[in-house]
Formats: sequence, structure tokens, C-alpha cells
Amino acid sequence: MLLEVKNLYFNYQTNKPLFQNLNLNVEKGQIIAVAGESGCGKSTLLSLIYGLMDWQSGEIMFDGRLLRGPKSNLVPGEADMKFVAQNYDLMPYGTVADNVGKFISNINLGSKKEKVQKLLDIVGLTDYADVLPINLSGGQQQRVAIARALAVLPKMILLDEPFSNLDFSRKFELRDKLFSYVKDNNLSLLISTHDLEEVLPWADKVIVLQQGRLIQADSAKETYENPYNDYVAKLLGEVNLFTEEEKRELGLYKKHYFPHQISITTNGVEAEVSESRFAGSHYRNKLQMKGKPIIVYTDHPLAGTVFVQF
Ligand SMILES: Nc1ncnc2c1ncn2[C@@H]1O[C@H](COP(=O)(O)OP(=O)(O)OP(=O)(O)O)[C@@H](O)[C@H]1O
Repeated sequence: MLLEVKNLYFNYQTNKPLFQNLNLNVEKGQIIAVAGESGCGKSTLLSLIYGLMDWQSGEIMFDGRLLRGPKSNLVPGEADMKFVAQNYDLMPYGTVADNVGKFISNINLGSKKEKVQKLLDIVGLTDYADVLPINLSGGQQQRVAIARALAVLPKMILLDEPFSNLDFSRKFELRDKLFSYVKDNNLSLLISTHDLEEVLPWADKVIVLQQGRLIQADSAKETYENPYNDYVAKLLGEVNLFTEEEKRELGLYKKHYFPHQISITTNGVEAEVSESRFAGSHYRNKLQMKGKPIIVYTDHPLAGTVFVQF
């Protein structure tokens, strides 16, 4: 096991613990998504693991060593980890290339230059090598910080919402290159997100935090098929939620159905279409089924009365 968090207890204010008995394991080479809504504790958890704050009790073991938090490190942070926080922390008077190469040795300048070029390509900033951070957008600064973290092949990388400032097209490109680099180099990655869809294809495990409680730790597939509660289901995208009573009444076998999991058939529960809109890869339909509004995705527009099957 590369990282083991055992019975972690942490609070910012006395009598108001954020984490109580939090447990978490990360194996070498694993990509772990840390998901949860804003304020659930994702950034705090990553900061504690990296050693930026002291925790009150519990243990954090990393690579067979017991970590002791900020008091045991002369410079903040653990040597074999790299953390990309939400403030990026770039050197203002160094160029993009200087920032990316900050942790790469100067012994072989040729190979350093090559490495920096490769990292700039991964984060899509090849044309910005000589630019100062002040002239970059927030999303570009975020990408410089990611490239810098990848530069020295740490044993573990902690990324705090790394796609939060990126537009759609950039996000797809960066995601592919970033996760491939992590897998090719057998690095471990803890990546926080409030939007699980964006990391699901690559996550070996998904852990979900709700108000500081770790409520689910499963594979991506298991999390999708059996979200622990409504909160987890909603992190996975648009979803239809049913109460226990509705579940019984409608003869459903689960409480969460994603819109593509409901089909339109010739025999099923009757429903009225109130809206059918083109949404790119599908039509997004709003139906009223026994007074309950539901969303169903289809590949053609719907109208009038239809029959749905779960
Ligand atoms: N320095 C601080 N002092 C007191 N409370 C704090 C401090 N930093 C964070 N908190 C509180 O701790 C909780 C967890 O915050 P944290 O930043 O870890 O959440 P998060 O899930 O990373 O949120 P976001 O996605 O918005 O960054 C929140 O309720 C927040 O208000």
C-alpha cells in the first residue's frame, strides 16, 4: 500500500470536527477520484496528506513511513509527493518554461529542455514557453502548475480540481494526456472533483465525501450502478431520484435511474411528454409519470403519450 490514512481526526474549529475516523488506502499506480460538493473537505484532505496542516489524531502512512505533518518538514510538503492546489503558486518572474522546469535538475540542460517541451505538450502550452505567468489566464496557470508537478515523477500526485478553470475542448485533451502519462509512469494520483463524470473513465476507485464523512469507496462502475445515496447519484450527472414510497408504487428495483436507463416501449408505465429538446447526442425529454416529473434521453424526439420501462 502506498498511502494509508487511518482514523484521521481533524477540525478547523474545536467541537466541530470535519473528519472523524476517516480511513483511506491508495495502492501504487492507482488513480483515485475524491468527489463531493463544494465544502465537503476535498482540499483539506489533500492538504493534510501533503503535510500542509497538522491533524489532531490518527495516522497517515506513506510508502512505509509514518508522516508527521508540517512539523517534520523544513520546506512545506512531502518530498515524494507533488500537490497542485487551487492557488497554483507559480514563480512570478520565471517564464512558463522556468516554472515547469523548476524541479528538474540542471546537470543535463539538453534533456531538461526536452522534458519541459514534452510536459508543455501534455498540458497544451507549447506556444507559451517564454511567457510570464502574469500574462496567462487562470486556466493556463493551472496547466503550468500541473506540468510542474509531473516534471520529477513523484510517487504520488495530488491534484485539487485540476480541470476547474478549463474550457470543454481543453479539458478533454488534457485529461487524456494527463491520465495516460500518470498510468505510463505508474504514478499514483489523488484527484479531487465535484463533477465525477469528468474523471470516471480513468478512476480505479472513487471515494465520496459528504460533509467530511467518507460515505462511499468503490470502483467507478460500482459507484455508478449503486450510488450510496441521492448525494452520490447527483455527483454522477443528471439523475432521476425516487423515494422509497415511489419505488414501491412503481415496482422499481432501485432509487436512482440515469436518464438513459429509462426506455420508451410499447408496454410500460404511461407518461405524458411535456418537453422534448435536442441536446446534441440525444433528445432530452421531460415526462410526467403518475404526477412525477422524470427526465428520459432518447435518440428521437417524443410527443404525446408514451410508455416507459425501467
Ligand atoms: N482555514 C479554514 N478555517 C476554517 N474553516 C475552513 C478553512 N478552510 C476550509 N474550511 C471549512 O472546511 C470545510 C471543508 O473545506 P474544503 O476547502 O476542504 O472543501 P472542498 O470540498 O475542497 O471545497 P471546494 O470544492 O469548494 O474547494 C468547509 O466547510 C470550509 O468552510
